[in-house]
Amino acid sequence: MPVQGNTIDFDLARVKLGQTCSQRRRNGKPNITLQDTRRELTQTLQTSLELERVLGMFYDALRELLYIDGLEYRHTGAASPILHGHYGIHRCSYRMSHAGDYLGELQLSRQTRFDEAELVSIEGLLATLLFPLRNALLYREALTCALNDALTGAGNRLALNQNLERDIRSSKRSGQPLSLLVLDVDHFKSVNDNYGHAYGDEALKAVVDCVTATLRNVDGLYRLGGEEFVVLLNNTDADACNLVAERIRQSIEQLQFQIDGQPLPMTASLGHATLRPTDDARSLLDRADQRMYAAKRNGRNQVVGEE
Ligand SMILES: Nc1nc2c(ncn2[C@@H]2O[C@H](COP(=O)(O)OP(=O)(O)OP(=O)(O)O)[C@@H](O)[C@H]2O)c(=O)[nH]1
Repeated sequence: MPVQGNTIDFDLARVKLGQTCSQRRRNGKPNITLQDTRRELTQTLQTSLELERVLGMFYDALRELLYIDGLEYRHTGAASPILHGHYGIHRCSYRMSHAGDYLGELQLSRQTRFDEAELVSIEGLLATLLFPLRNALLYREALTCALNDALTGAGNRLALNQNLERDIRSSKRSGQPLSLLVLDVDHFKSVNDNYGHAYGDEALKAVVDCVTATLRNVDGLYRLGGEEFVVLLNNTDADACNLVAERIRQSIEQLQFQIDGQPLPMTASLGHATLRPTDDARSLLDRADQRMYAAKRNGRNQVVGEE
């Protein structure tokens, strides 16, 4: 697939404010110049900090100026690329950076080759994207830090509070079931005591990876603190929640976590509860928590749920 590769360092870009490159709109509307588009876009891009929205506005403006079929944005920190439009045969790509900071990779594509004048226009417009893109990336990073546990990457207590309140409202409105499970790693103190805190941290990360692998993308995993976690399961009744809890219990039991090549068996105790009409976040969490403690009392490595 033909790709015209470019690296754009915004400090060095060949962008000149007085550029006169003008293109005709594809749909027969009057001529629009690069300067017009830059002026409008500079204002429009300031209206959002959402990465996807910023890129969408940039894509729309670019399409006013040039024929483009699709825009794809990738960043090493994001799991999946952002796509506006669709892919074409010919692509031109930009690796973007500013003052040494990596800002991601942008690829534009269409069915015909890009000529030199068009590439200059694209670069001219890319300059307007610099600060909005950098701000959107910083905003995303700040949100991630505010809502995720730094050690394991699971959601933190603040994220759980926010999402649990939202999911309870939505479940009560829609009538769809909502279940929640509390998971506590068994005898975790002995991991720290026998192998040290650093290995304990690795063991916690391994548990989180293991639980994440058994969940659907829509399910949320949160760290309540220490070695205690919560899984929020939307559209899930008590029977389905019990199946999920049992699957998690088994996968932790089979984890085969190793310390210095030596296997370290791990297990967890789980309690779950399903939303009742009279429940609020506190009572739902408390019920699941009490059942988790019942699982501990019953001998650990087991699930206790609705009667
Ligand atoms: N490595 C590590 N340990 C932690 C972290 N947070 C809490 N802990 C440890 O987790 C252990 C929890 O111990 P306990 O609450 O006594 O429970 P337990 O040993 O898991 O025993 P049961 O829950 O009764 O099965 C303590 O030793 C805490 O120091 C952490 O972020 N990293």
